[in-house]
Amino acid sequence: MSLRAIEWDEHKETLKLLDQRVLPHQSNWIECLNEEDVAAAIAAMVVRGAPAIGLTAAYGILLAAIQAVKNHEALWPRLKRAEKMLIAARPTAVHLQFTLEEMLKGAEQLEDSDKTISYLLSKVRKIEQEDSLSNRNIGAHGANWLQKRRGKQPLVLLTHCNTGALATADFGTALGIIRTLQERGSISNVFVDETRPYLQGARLTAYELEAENIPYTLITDSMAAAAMRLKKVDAVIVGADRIASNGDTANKIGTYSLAVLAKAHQIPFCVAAPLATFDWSLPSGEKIPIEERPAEEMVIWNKTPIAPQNARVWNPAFDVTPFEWISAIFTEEGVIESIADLERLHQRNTPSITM
Ligand SMILES: CSC[C@H]1O[C@H](OP(=O)(O)O)[C@H](O)[C@@H]1O
Repeated sequence: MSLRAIEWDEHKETLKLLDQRVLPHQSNWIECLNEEDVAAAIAAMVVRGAPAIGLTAAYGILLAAIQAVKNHEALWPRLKRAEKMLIAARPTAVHLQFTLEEMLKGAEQLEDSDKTISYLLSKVRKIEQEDSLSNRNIGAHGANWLQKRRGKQPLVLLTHCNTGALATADFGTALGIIRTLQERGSISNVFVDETRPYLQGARLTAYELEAENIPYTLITDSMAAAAMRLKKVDAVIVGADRIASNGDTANKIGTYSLAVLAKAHQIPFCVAAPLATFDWSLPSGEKIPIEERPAEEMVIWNKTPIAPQNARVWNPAFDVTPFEWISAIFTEEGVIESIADLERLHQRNTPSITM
């Protein structure tokens, strides 16, 4: 079982989150008592990673229901207020919206009772189990695709940000493929982009790979091109926060440049994402909301300013990679390599398996 960052305490009926802002050198857990605590933890990136914040928000709805029952409050209005608060915590990852919709589906008729609590808890558990299963299926489809194209030789991969157990219910998406290849003895090395400014790569991905003895080499984001040219990178593999219906993909800032670099070096650029990442309401990536984070997160490191105090800063947390730059999208139900695959997925909500 890989690392877990989200734990439900059944006795205290509280949510515990591993504070990812202080990993890898400190292992602090933060306890959430209500939906406000959960929204604040998501906004502050205590917990981060598209599927992980979706799951955490689902627990936020459960906590709101528990508080409503305890205080004999009207349940539905509290759940609707909680939904509004949680969806506003971070705008880009579509999982937040989908898990909240899932949690509130059918909840309007619920009376404020313990029965409601166990009903909502079973829903959260289902979201958690589905994410975990999806990640293992993504792992298999992605590993099969990469091995099919690169033969049985162990692979040299490059990844960006963190898409592992810390970003999901467990196991990970792009990192789930890396874990699957490791289980098959097919990883030679993983180049890990540090991923400025939040350093998800250096602090979180390196932490996960180190814990499981998966061979990796940490690089700065600006080294990715040289690594592709000089270090025989076989493929780039990243996660996703929101995918539009034409395949345009929003992911951590720096992803788009990796896609351009991969094309220039004739290296496959692959995205790993569960079906919950697809936002069919968007015809293309232009309309994906891109979160901008506080300037301090970019110009202050360890309480030390690394830029002039009045420096003007642009700090988008994500960028959008047009589908034309993407070789394959690995989902739990198969591989998407073309617009036709996307259209079939959209019609049937399951992609054509092109394995
Ligand atoms: C499993 S996908 C995780 C996805 O979320 C990350 O963003 P953040 O750390 O800001 O939540 C990054 O875009 C990853 O690809």
